[in-house]
Amino acid sequence: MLTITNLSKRYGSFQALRNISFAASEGEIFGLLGPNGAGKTTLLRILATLLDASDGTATIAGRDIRKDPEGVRRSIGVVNGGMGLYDRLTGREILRYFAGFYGMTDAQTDRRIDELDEVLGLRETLDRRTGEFSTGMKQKIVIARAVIHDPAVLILDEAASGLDVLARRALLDFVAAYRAPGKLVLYSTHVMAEVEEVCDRVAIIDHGELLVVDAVQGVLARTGERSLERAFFALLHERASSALSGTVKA
Ligand SMILES: Nc1ncnc2c1ncn2[C@@H]1O[C@H](COP(=O)(O)OP(=O)(O)OP(=O)(O)O)[C@@H](O)[C@H]1O
Repeated sequence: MLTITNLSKRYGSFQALRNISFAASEGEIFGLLGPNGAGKTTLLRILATLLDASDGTATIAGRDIRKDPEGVRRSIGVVNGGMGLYDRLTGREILRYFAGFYGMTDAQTDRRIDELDEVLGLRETLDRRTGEFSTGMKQKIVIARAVIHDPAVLILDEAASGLDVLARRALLDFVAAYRAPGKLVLYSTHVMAEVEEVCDRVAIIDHGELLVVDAVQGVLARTGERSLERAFFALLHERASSALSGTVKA
């Protein structure tokens, strides 16, 4: 469902990603974990075809990000923490507007809205202008907008940041419910508890390098730690120590 091959990104002389390779399968909720500045957003923006890679490539739902960016965009939905809603439009108008980009008619969109209402509880948002929404209501429309075309791959980048406990719960429940044959969720965060709760496997990146790809339990077993947070620190510490000894040796 997702294959990343030797992906690198340079911003000028700064190497933000170095030779990243891993794969994720349908039916998975796959976590992307790393400290601030690790390169998570850069990686997700490349996968979403919003940014060009410097080297390497990736395929999403069988489509190459370089050769078929349009096809990739039709196969993905992205929630990135930004809201970007038009204050004067109602929830339904926004969803119809975005569904139009995917060639969906209003009747098709309304059927999809009914499906999404079952899992997200959209009723109170549909006929009111988004300018009057609470943050939680806005978040529901942002999620519904991302999946209005029923994408195979859902990408979330720090999607829970700034949400209160109820809105965060609704998001995590939605993510868990998206786990299905033919679907993949890529969930990027630096909040360990979110990864522990919803992710099947996780890739940990630091300073643009991939440290490990494993099941959450596998990451704990590798490090001998009981919590993902402690395992995460152990892996970062190990990397920093080996980088330092490499410098000393050189
Ligand atoms: N347009 C840019 N030009 C130069 N450097 C950039 C640019 N965008 C990101 N970077 C740098 O690339 C590195 C990775 O940034 P990125 O936003 O991908 O990290 P992140 O893991 O998402 O971090 P955070 O958790 O803080 O959002 C950082 O050092 C950042 O300063």
